[in-house]
Parts: sequence; C-alpha cells; structure tokens
Amino acid sequence: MRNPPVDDRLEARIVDLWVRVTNAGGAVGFLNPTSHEAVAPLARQQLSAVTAGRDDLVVARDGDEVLALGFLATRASEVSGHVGTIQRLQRDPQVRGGGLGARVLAELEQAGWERELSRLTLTVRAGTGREAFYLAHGWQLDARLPGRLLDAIGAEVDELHLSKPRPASDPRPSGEVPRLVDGEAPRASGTGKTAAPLPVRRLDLDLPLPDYAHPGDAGLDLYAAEDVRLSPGARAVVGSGLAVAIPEGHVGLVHPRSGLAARHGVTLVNAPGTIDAGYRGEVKVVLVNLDPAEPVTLHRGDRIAQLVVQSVAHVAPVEVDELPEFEDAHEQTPGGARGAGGFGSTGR
Ligand SMILES: O=c1ccn([C@H]2C[C@H](O)[C@@H](COP(=O)(O)OP(=O)(O)OP(=O)(O)O)O2)c(=O)[nH]1
Repeated sequence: MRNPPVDDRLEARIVDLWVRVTNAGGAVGFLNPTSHEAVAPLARQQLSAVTAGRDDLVVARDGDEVLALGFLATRASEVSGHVGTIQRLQRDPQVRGGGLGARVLAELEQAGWERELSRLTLTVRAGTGREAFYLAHGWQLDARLPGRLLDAIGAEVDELHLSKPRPASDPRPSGEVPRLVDGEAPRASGTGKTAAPLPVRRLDLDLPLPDYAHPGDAGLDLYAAEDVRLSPGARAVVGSGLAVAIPEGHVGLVHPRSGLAARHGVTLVNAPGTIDAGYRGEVKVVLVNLDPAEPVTLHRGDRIAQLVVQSVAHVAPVEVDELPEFEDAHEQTPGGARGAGGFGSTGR
C-alpha cells in the first residue's frame, strides 16, 4: 500500500524490519549488526518526509506486520527536481518468493511516474548481487564509484548507481484509462513477452495494478479494497478496487488463492467467478471461510484472489430431436462413448 497513515505502531514495525534486514546481511544504510536505537532516528526522519508529502512510502503488510517496504525521495530543486530516488527497498528475509520486492519496486516506480518525475535513481552496494534484480526490472547501470561505502568489516566497497527513465508508455495520471502508444505492444511485467492489453481502471488508487507474481503465472493477483473479518462459515462480497474491460471473445475467471485456502480455509463461494467481457462494474470477490473453528481477518491490500483471462467459444444453440453420436476422432476410447453415463458411472 502506498503512503499508509504513519503512526507509532507502523514506525515500530518498519524499524523492526529494517533491523532484521540489516542483521541478515542486507545493505539498507546500516552496518551489521545494528539496533533499534540506531535505526529509529533515520526511520523517523524518512517517515516525516512522507507525512509532509515530499516522499512516498510503499509497504507490503500481512495484517499488522510489515513484510517489505521502500521509499521514493524527491527533491525541491529546479535543476534536479525531475529525478526521484528509491531508497531502503527491503523485504523480510524470511519471506522468500512471491515477488514481494518486485511489487514494492513497481509501486514506487508508479508513484514516481504519477509525480511526473522523468527519471528514478538508486544506489546499491557492489558485491551484493542486488543490481541483477534492478537490471531485470528495466534499470540501467550508470556508474560505479570506487570505495564509496564500507562493508560489515569496515572495508571499502564500490557503490553502484542505477537509473530508470520514465517509460514512453508509463501509467497515465490517476483515474485515466491507460491508452497504448501507437505501435507499442504492452508487456506483462515479469514475463518479458508481449501480452494482450487488458484495460484496467483503478477505482482505488492506493492499490497496485494487478500483476503476475511470477513469469508464467496464469492469474493476475487481485487485492482486497477493504478489511474483512470472516467468522467460521461466513462469507462476504469484497471489492477489488478494479474495473476491467475483458477483451471480446474472452472471459475473466476469478479463482481462489491456494495459499489462503491451505492456510485459512478461505476460498470463493462461486469459484471461479465469471467476469463477462461486457461488465464494467467493480470486480468483486465472493469469499467464504470454510474453517470450522477459526475466524480470519483480511486487510485492505491483501491478495485475496486471482484473475485468469481465457478465450471462450461462443456457440449457437440449435434445437434437434436426436443428439448426434459422439465421434471419437482417435477411436481409442475404452468401453465406447460416454452416452448418458455420468455421476460416477465409471466407478469411484
Ligand atoms: O465473482 C464474481 C462474479 C461476477 N462478478 C460480476 C462480473 C460479471 O460479469 C457480473 C455478473 O456475474 P454472473 O453472470 O456470474 O452473475 P449472475 O448471478 O448471473 O448475475 P447477472 O444476472 O447480473 O448476470 O458480476 C464479479 O464481479 N465477481
């Protein structure tokens, strides 16, 4: 979520993550080992710039806990005000995979483009391999400054400077339906391949655009636009904060997330929900808690379902007296055609 209200609780969670990331070997401004006392003043300073509206903060949370975060710092300068700097991008060392860091980065970039910045920069400590992550997300290496930083044992290490220019087809200012630049094919982020455009309106500008968590994933993650508490057996219709225009000849299918199902017994009443090509209202997710004993609380910004877009065949029903025989193209069906057999006719 972008720029959540800053209070003592959030600050404490942020400092806590920052200390854990540093002490696990992360390079986010402090030497390993560090302490809450060392990190807290800098965290407070960065958060006050967010509260003042000068900088942006993006956090990924699980309930109250902060799992990943990053800042976008801006400058009030006539000559360098067009450049923003991404700082302190960090992810809980215990949370592997899931593309959390990539999502926080994408949201920070989006914040920069919405501020009409024309270039974003960041620095990384050489030797950590972190630059590979940014290069894979469209950043370029501008410079390597020798000996600018100290590592955990006090030895000088190089500092790498990376930047990303504002893309020609970046997200439009808030509220506008994205329009494709002529001749340019959109890319599904993370896949590196061109993908069919899916026009999306964010009805809730604090929620990220839906994205694939990994290259090759079938479903775009959908986020909850509101908090919801589900008692055992209870259901709720939860907004996703999105409206989409599914291309003609296709359908959007809202599928459950297996993680929520396995961990909490939360699935969809109508799995998969059908989003028709002509539907322009908010995509809603009909959640149900199938756990017999435990209630579950989901928060705004949590991923609650996934949208799979598939092509559909449209057929013209033609009334007949007799249905034609099934013709097995391969003539290999053991036991003949199915006929009227169903509902377990082949055994258990
Ligand atoms: O999980 C879902 C299912 C549906 N819809 C929206 C999109 C869909 O195009 C519309 C209608 O859904 P569906 O055809 O499944 O509902 P219905 O009960 O047949 O309602 P209607 O009479 O409006 O078609 O509601 C959702 O947002 N989420």
